[in-house]
Amino acid sequence: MNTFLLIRKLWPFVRNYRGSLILALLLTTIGALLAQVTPLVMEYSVNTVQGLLKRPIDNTEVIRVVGSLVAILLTKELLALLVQLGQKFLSDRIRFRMAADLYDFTISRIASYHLSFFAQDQNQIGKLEKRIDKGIDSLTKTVKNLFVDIAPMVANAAFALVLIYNKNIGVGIVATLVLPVYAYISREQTNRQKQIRRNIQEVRENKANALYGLLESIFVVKSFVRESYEQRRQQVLNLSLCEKEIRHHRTNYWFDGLKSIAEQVGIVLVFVVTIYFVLNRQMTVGAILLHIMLFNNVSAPVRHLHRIYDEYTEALTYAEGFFDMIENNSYLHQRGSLKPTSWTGHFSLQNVDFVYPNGKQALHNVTLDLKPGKVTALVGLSGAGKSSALNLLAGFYNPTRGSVLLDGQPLADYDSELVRENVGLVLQKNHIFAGTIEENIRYGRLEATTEEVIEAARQASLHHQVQQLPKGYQTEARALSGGQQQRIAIARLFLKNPPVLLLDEPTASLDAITAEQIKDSLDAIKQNRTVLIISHNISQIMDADQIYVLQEGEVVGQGTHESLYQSGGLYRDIIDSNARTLNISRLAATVLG
Ligand SMILES: Nc1ncnc2c1ncn2[C@@H]1O[C@H](COP(=O)(O)OP(=O)(O)OP(=O)(O)O)[C@@H](O)[C@H]1O
Repeated sequence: MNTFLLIRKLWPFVRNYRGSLILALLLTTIGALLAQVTPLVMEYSVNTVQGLLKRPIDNTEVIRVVGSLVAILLTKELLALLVQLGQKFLSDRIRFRMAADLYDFTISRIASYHLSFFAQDQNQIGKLEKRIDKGIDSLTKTVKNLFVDIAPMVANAAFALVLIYNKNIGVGIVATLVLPVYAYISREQTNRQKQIRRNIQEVRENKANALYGLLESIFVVKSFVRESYEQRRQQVLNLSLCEKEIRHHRTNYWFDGLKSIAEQVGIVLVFVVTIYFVLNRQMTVGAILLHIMLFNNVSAPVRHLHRIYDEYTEALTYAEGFFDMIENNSYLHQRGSLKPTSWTGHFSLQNVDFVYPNGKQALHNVTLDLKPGKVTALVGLSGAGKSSALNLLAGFYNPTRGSVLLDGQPLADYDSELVRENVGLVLQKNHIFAGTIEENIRYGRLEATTEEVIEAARQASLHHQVQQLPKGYQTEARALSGGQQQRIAIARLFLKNPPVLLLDEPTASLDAITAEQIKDSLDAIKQNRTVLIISHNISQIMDADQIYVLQEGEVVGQGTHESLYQSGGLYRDIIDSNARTLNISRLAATVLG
């Protein structure tokens, strides 16, 4: 990424703060002019004191001269302080407000991306978090550097140089000669650091991701007593980052040393040339002080310029990844224009192949129909592709080949939000947010009343247990058992009350009695809705209006429970195996007597 592109990309975020920027630039000019007052006053002081020394001391004149010099210096310092404060307030305002704007924009973009974006290796949660964090931080720093910091420095250096040239062209040329040397060293420094920086960024992202992974899996780590194994894995990343940071800093120290030498050479040259002119009586003694102080006004900003350039090149490195992330239109849900006021809810997959981003083909030429108002079941062994088919029907992924249709039109032609609003999902792993039970259930319909939340919990056979909790619905939802969390997800679905239900193992991790209660509630809600159910529980499969049998990503059977059983094959094997696992004959003897 180059500077022009970066400014173009940042401009929409900077534009809102144009007023503050203009004010900052105005203060900059005033600040740069004020910075030249001290050297001029010093020159005047030395020359005046020299003049006074040549005459008998007149106390009144001394007090008048010293008093007015002190007054000028104090007033200048006071004004400079006010200008600096103004610049700092403005720069903070621009920086933090812009960071908030960038953050808002990033969240709205990322949240709208297709699931396939998050399935990419480089977009694992920890890595994304680091990229967002570092990206926003370095970009806002850049804006501050570009628009707020650089300007005062350049202005200060420019005014100081103009003054030096005005006093004496020879001294001016000497002072200017140091600048290209300085710029060359800074450029070399940055070029050498570029690759190290990229590596550091990559290792930082990996480290953040690894830490995230460790904390997320701490229960498994502890149960397998893998603390030291995990510690070693973290250590490797940590050491690698550490080494790179040390190398980065060491290189910086060398270059900083070189620049310091260049600066000192500059001071000595200015000093020698000025002394030459003073001895030739072409300048007053005060000029020595004036030139050295003015040269300091030139070199000090240039010294900082490197820090800014350094931060700027770091920002360019992060900006690339950051803008790639937030401008990735290929992952945006294509919001189709179809917004029917009513639909029959006839979903289907037509000759669908589906390959995950990592290259794993989960579905081969799958054709299936979810008949409106009917219950369709998907059966198959673990890994057969059932959840993948559901993900395609929910529009979370796009098929690699073939089409997903709703009422005969490609699903992609519909307004995706409208589709998702009308589809209810209960997945194998239901996410429970940090928050209370009430908040988690209300997620199904944000405007629901407390009574409606309680009614949904009742339908999901959860209300009774919540009542027993000391804090009731205000209990932290993540503190509940797996089965209770599953019922929160089901209560959410009841609250949402959508016409299409996609259920992936809705009663997994529930005890038999609760599973039966939920099944009854689901049976009630299933009436006149389009339902797809995936389950290893045969009681939930047998009642389906139609059943599809999936094997290694292919449909190998279709029909009702009876017809599929009669035709044998995988379905029959699954049912027989279920019956044996349940020890049906003994169960029947015990239950039926
Ligand atoms: N996010 C993913 N990335 C890559 N491959 C995946 C992903 N999710 C699933 N797969 C693979 O796709 C295949 C089908 O998986 P899927 O989850 O659809 O099976 P399933 O029939 O639902 O299994 P189960 O009954 O165990 O839930 C499997 O081989 C699985 O490893």
